[in-house]
Amino acid sequence: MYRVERKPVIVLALTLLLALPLLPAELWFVKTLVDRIQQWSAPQPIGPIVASAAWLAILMGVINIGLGVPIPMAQTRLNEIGALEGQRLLLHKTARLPLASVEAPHVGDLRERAMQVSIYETFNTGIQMMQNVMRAAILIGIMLVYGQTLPAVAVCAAALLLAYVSGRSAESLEKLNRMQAPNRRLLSYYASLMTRREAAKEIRLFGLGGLLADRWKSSYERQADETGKAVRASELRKIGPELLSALVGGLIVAMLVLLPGASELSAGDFSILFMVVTMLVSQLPDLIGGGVILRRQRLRWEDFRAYMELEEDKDRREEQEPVDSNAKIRTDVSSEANGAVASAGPANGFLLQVRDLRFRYPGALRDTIHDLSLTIPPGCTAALVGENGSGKSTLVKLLTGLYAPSAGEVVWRNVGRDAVEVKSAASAGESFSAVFQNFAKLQVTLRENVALGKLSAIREDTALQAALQDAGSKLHGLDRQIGAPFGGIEPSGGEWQKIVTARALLRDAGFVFFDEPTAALDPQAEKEAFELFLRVTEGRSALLVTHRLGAAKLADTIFVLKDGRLAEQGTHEELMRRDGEYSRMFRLQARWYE
Ligand SMILES: Nc1ncnc2c1ncn2[C@@H]1O[C@H](COP(=O)(O)OP(=O)(O)OP(=O)(O)O)[C@@H](O)[C@H]1O
Repeated sequence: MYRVERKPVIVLALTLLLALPLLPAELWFVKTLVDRIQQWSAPQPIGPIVASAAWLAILMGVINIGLGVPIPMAQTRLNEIGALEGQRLLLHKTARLPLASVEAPHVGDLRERAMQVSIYETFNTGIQMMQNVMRAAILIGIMLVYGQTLPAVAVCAAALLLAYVSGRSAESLEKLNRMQAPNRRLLSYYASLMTRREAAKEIRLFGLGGLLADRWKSSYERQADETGKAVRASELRKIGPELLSALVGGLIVAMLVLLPGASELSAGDFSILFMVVTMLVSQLPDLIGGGVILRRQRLRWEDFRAYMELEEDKDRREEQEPVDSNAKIRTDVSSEANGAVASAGPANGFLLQVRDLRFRYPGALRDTIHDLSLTIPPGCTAALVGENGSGKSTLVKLLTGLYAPSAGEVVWRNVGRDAVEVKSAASAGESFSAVFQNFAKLQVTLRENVALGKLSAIREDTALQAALQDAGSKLHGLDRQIGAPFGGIEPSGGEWQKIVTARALLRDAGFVFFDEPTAALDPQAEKEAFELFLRVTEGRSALLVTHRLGAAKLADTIFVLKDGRLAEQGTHEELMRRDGEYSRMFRLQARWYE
C-alpha cells in the first residue's frame, strides 16, 4: 500500500503511534486534578484546579480532533487502495497463468481463498496491535511503578491464556474456511448461472430455475451449518478463559482497595491505578481480537502468496512486458533449419513444425495427443479434421502455446530471405492470429471488439473498417456499443463471426487458425466464409479446423486426427484414393447431400 499511495499509510502509522505518549499525559492530568480537588478547601484559590481541568480539556481536544479526523480519513482511503490493489494483483497474475493452470480446479480453489486476503485489514490491525501492545506496556509499567507487581502478572497471565485459546479457535475456523473454498466456488457458480444471460434460455426452457435455486440453497445451508457448529465450539472453548480474565480484572480492582498500603495512596494515585486497571482489562479483548485477525490473515496470506508464486506462462509474460523484441527471438540459421525449409516450400513465410508431440490433461489417466508430428510449410493452407473428441481443439491450443506440451515440441519458423527466426509456440503470439469456435463476445464498442486483434490500431479507423469489410461485415459506426444488456446493438451469430474474423484479420499475421469458424453461419454465409477464408489465407499459412469436409477439400493438405494420433495426411484426392478414415467420413457426409 505504501508503494501505491504513501500519504495515508504514513498518516495512519504516525497518528496511531503519536497517540501513545498522550495516554500517560492524560492519566497524569487526571491524577493532578483529583489530587488538587481533594486538597482544596475554602478559601484557597481554585485557579490551580481550573488550570488542571483546562489542560485535561485541551488534551481531550487534541485526542478527539487531532486524531479523530485524520485516522478515519486515512483508514477509508487505505481500505479502498487495499481492496483495489489486492484484486489487481490477483487478476494480473491470473492473466499470466498458463491456460491449463487456469482450468485446474485446485488453482480455482486457491484463487478463491487468495481473494479473501485483505491488505488493509492486515495493515490496520497490525498498526492497532502495535499501538495496543505499547499502550498495555505503558499501563503495566505504571502498575509496576506503583508496586502492583502481582496484579500486573495476573493480568498478563490471563491475557496470554485468552490469546492462546482465541488464536487456536481462529486457526481452526480458518482451516474450515479453507476447506469450504470448493463449495463457495460452486455457490457462486450456481448464482452466476442463474443470472447470466448465456444460460437464461435453457433455465427457462427446461424450468431449471427451481432446481438450481434449491441446489444453491442446500449448498449454502450446509456451509452455514458447518460454520455455525465450528463457531459454537470455538466460543464454548473460550468461555472458561474469558470468565477467568473477568475474575482476574475484578479481583485486581478489589485488591487495589484491600492491599496493605492502599490507604496511603492519594485520591489521584487511586484514580490513576483504577483507570489503569480498568483500561487494561477493557483493552484485552481488542488486543486479543487483533491477534486473532492477524492469525486468520496470516493463513490467508499463505494462500495469496502460494497463488502469486504459481508458475507463469514464461514466454507469454515476456511478451506482455515491453522488452526488446530482438532479445526473445532466437535467430537460428542452422543447416538443419534451412534444410527443413528447403524441402518444405516457398522461401518466405511461416513454417509450423510439430515434433513428437504428447499431451495429457492434468489429472487425466491417459494422453489426449500421442507422439504427433506434422509440418505446415510457408503459404500452405491446411485442414484438420477428425471425429468429436479426437483432439483437434487440444492440438490447436498446443500449437498456439495456450497449453504446454507434456513432451515433444512446437516450433514456429519465420523463414526470411537470409535467416530463419525460430520461436516456441508461446512466444510466437504476434506471428499468428486465430478465430476460435467459442470466441469472446465482448459487450464493448465495435471498435474495441475489432481492435482486440491489435490494440495499437484502436484509433486507426481506416484499418478497423477495412478489416470489417474484408471479413464481410456490414456493421458500421465503430463507436456503437455492442450488447443489448448494455443498451447496444445485438449482432446475430453470423455477424459476430464476422466481427471476430475482422479481429483476426486486423493483426495481419503470417499464420491464421480457423477453429470451426462457420459453425454459426447459414449456407450462403458459410460459402462466403470459405471464399473469404481462401482469400485471407492467400500468401499466408493457415490451419482450418472443421467438420465440413466440403471445406476441408479446398485445403492444400488435410490432417486426419483419430484418438489423438495423426491417422492420415494428404490432399483430398490422395486421401480419397487411400480409402481410409477420411474417405469414410467424406462419403458419410456426402450421402446427406445426395
Ligand atoms: N480441459 C480438459 N480437461 C480434461 N480433458 C479434456 C479437456 N478438454 C478436452 N478434454 C478431453 O480431450 C479429448 C479431446 O478433446 P478436444 O476438445 O480436443 O476434441 P475435438 O476433436 O476438438 O472435439 P470436437 O470435434 O467435439 O470439438 C476429449 O476426450 C476431451 O474429453
